Amino acid sequence: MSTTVIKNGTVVTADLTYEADVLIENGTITEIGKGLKGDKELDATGCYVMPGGIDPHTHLEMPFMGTYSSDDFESGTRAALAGGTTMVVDFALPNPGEGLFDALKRWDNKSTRANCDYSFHMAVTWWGEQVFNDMEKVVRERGINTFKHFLAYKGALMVNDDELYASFSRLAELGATPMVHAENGDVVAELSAKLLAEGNTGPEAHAYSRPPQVEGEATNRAIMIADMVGAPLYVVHVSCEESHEAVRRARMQGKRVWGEPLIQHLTLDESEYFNKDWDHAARRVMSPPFRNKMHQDSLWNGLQSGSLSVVATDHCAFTTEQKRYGVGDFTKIPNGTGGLEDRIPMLWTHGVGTGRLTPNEFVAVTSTNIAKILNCYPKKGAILVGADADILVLDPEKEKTITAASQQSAIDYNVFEGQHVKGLPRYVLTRGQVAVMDGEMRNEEGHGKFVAREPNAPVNRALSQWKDLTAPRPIERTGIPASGV
Ligand SMILES: NC(=O)NCCC(=O)O
Ligand SMILES: [Zn+2]
Ligand SMILES: [Zn+2]
Repeated sequence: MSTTVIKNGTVVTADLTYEADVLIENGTITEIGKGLKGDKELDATGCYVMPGGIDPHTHLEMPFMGTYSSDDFESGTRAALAGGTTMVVDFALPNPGEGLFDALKRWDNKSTRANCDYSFHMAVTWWGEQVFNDMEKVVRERGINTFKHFLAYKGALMVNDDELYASFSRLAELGATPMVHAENGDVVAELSAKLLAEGNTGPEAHAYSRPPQVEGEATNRAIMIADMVGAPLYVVHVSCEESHEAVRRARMQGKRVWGEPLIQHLTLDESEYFNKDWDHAARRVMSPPFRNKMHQDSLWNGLQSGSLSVVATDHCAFTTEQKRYGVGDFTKIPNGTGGLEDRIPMLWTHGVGTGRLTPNEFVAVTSTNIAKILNCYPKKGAILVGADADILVLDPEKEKTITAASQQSAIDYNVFEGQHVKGLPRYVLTRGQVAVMDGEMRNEEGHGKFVAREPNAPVNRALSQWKDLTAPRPIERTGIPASGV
């Protein structure tokens, strides 16, 4: 078996920065130290050697709003690798009334073309005995320990509070972790109907229909329900102070809650929806919508202080033609934007490049924290002996301007078009295989493998121990008086 060594770089992990070479054999890291030799050498002089990015939130070839998102597992994972991301976690979505395993079969078929490793979250889109029963096998036999609930998309993916409570309770029993898309779908539906009736049909009305309050309310609600059943909670795409405040407060109270801002919400703002060009605005329609600078600052502050834990993309890419389904009615514009190829360079540029994040914090929020929360650390998210050799060699001096013309994604535009980024991959390795070399793609379709993730992660175990200890108990009494009846 031939070996590869990454030489002369600076290893950057979530907690350490040091000079060392990294030796790789058979897809895993076998040695870290000075003066290592291998059959093949990759020169990392002037570069940072870090765990490859993990994107915990993607929708590849997702059936949604009458169409399918246009990046599939092939183009989506190719885009991921081009930008330094070596693992994606996608959402398997059962149709109404469909069993969880039928949905998983479809996601298994789509993912055979993946260029990098991947895992699945399971979505809970309806509730019934079959879902209750399937959950146990999904967790114990399929290695899926995270289940997403949509509190938005009324009449489609949305679940109600009784379903949420039942599902969260079951997940707590199984040692799995609920996730939520937290927007109040009932209120969004009311506001959307009102806006349309008043003649607000353009893409900007999408943002008006989803004010920060709908997110804050739903985030609080999900946090309280998770707390009542003793489950941890992962809140996807936290976009505003109202939602962040709920997550922050919960964490200060000792609740096991994680918040995930997106690179789009960190770097793009609501002014995009006021653009006179309908296509420009519609291409940026996603839920939650982009917010103002105050909300952006809140998200950055959360990453700096630790009240927000990870940065994702929610990559769900629709072409301009697909976006035009919503001409004349903003509620029909497919919701979603791309970002897989741009998350790492954008976060490095706007985070590390401005002093908002240290390089170690950058690794934590793009990789290590995610692997820990999803319970695949240190196989993923680590530069350690025994870890998978999913590695990003980042050259802090390499720069480019983002353009749709040069991207891997299958769509015809890029929401970050024209952004200048500094800090790009020199090499990207997926389980030891070089997939990107100085901007040249060497990916292999089908190389990606499914990453199984065990239930009962340390946080789940600790929380259930605490909940058991503090559960209501009858008081043992002697000398109970006779009944007064
Ligand atoms: N975020 C979005 O607008 N589209 C993808 C589906 C979701 O995560 O809500
Ligand atoms: Zn969502
Ligand atoms: Zn999503």
